[in-house]
Amino acid sequence: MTDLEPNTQAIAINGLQFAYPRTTTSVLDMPHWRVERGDLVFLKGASGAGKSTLLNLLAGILTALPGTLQLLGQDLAALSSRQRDTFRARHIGMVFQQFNLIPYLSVFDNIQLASHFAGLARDATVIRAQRLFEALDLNGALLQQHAGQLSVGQQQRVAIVRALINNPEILLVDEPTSALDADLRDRFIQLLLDICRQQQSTLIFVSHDMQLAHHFSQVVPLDSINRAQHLHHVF
Ligand SMILES: Nc1ncnc2c1ncn2[C@@H]1O[C@H](COP(=O)(O)OP(=O)(O)OP(=O)(O)O)[C@@H](O)[C@H]1O
Repeated sequence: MTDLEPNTQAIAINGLQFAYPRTTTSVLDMPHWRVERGDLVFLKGASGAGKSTLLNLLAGILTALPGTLQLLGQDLAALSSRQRDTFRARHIGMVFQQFNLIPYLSVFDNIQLASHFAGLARDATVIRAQRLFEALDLNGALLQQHAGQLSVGQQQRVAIVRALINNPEILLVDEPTSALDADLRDRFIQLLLDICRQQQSTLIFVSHDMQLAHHFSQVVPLDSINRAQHLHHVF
């Protein structure tokens, strides 16, 4: 893996197409999409439009052909799967719908798993975790509890801490707020956006809930960057 160029876009997609194995229709057909570093993007689309698929491509969990997908100037397809894992650990934070915390490990151990893969020392992890806990209104005592004992709202914020522990340039969030009531949801989004601004992280926040869109400076309908959906609507 070569060193990253500093002045590249966060995301640059050209001519990207993706269909799931053993299917004939493309879920994504994206001629061109650019996201600048530090952009805070609300990506909206109906259920089944391909939002999670796009996040999985951006995270390097799925790979697409033809086309190119560059993150921070790095073409993901040019990396081996092990190099993609390393790239993801160092540069990308992810919060998926199920949070994916390991229930029988403590909250701190869940967070440390992520920092370990990126080579962050334990002491630095403790300090960063405490800062992020404060920023997200989380009680530090939770660090020693089993992740399985947390409320849904707490799990969501811990998943965010885990995603941010390595100070990733890009944070991918898949609609984590549906389980929360409206006040908590708004507060959560505001805290999340504050942290991203402070860390100068690029945020791709995926949802079909338009009530959240006003928090973001950029709202991108998936239909506007994905031709596959246009075809879908026409026929
Ligand atoms: N593993 C898979 N194999 C085949 N088709 C799939 C697979 N996963 C998703 N799809 C299909 O790809 C399309 C896009 O799915 P995706 O999960 O990306 O949509 P989404 O916009 O995230 O939906 P939602 O808002 O409901 O989570 C859907 O038609 C879905 O049925």
